[in-house]
Amino acid sequence: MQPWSLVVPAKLLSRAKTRLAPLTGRFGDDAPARHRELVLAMLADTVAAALASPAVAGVLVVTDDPGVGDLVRSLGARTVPDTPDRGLNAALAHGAAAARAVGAGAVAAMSSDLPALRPAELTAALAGVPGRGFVADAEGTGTTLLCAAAGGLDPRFGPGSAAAHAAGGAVALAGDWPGLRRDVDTAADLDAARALGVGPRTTRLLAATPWSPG
Ligand SMILES: Nc1nc2c(ncn2[C@@H]2O[C@H](COP(=O)(O)OP(=O)(O)OP(=O)(O)O)[C@@H](O)[C@H]2O)c(=O)[nH]1
Ligand SMILES: C=C(OP(=O)(O)O)C(=O)O
Repeated sequence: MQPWSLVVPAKLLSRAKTRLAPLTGRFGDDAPARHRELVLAMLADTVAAALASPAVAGVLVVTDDPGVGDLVRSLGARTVPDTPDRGLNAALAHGAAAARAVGAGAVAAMSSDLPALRPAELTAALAGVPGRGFVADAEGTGTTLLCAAAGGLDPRFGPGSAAAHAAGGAVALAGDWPGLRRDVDTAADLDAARALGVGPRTTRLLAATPWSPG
């Protein structure tokens, strides 16, 4: 199987994952710190699971956040600066170009919020990419992984991105990959990820903190 370079986006933590605010906001003055810890733990489990896949040659995180950068580099990922204020798809295209500039052939963009990701799921998904492919999220409307074995990535993330990626010629990849499809945007998503089993950093954080809503 050809080695894949994975591009993972992570915006400034102070602006990231605002849909988790109903959960983290319950911590009052500690809310910003709790929010940051949760986003970082999920990102770390996602990046560590990706790096553990034998199909993955490297992970490149597109970020301007120093805390994110320190964490993912400690796990073995590389980082490149963001393209500020140009949005997610510009950041991903920038990351893909940076990966190709250092020799990457096959490039994929993956969500940063997949704490239940299993390395074997990613290995299986990447093995089946016909040219350009994508993995739809658990709801079927979004995208958690967009892959280009060669050529441009053409990222179209955002609301309705599964249909947008299909319209752009990427093939929907079929497989039983619940962790790969379970992105966490809300407290309910976090519960669903917990039911699948999250990685060690998210597990430790959830055990140490009363995160459950209500
Ligand atoms: N580098 C980079 N990452 C981004 C950018 N916009 C979104 N992301 C990341 O892309 C991932 C998916 O984005 P969303 O799920 O929409 O995340 P979000 O904007 O943090 O979440 P909400 O505020 O809840 O909408 C998250 O990891 C974000 O940090 C951007 O402009 N640059
Ligand atoms: C950006 C996307 O999703 P979310 O905002 O749910 O992470 C997407 O699915 O393209």
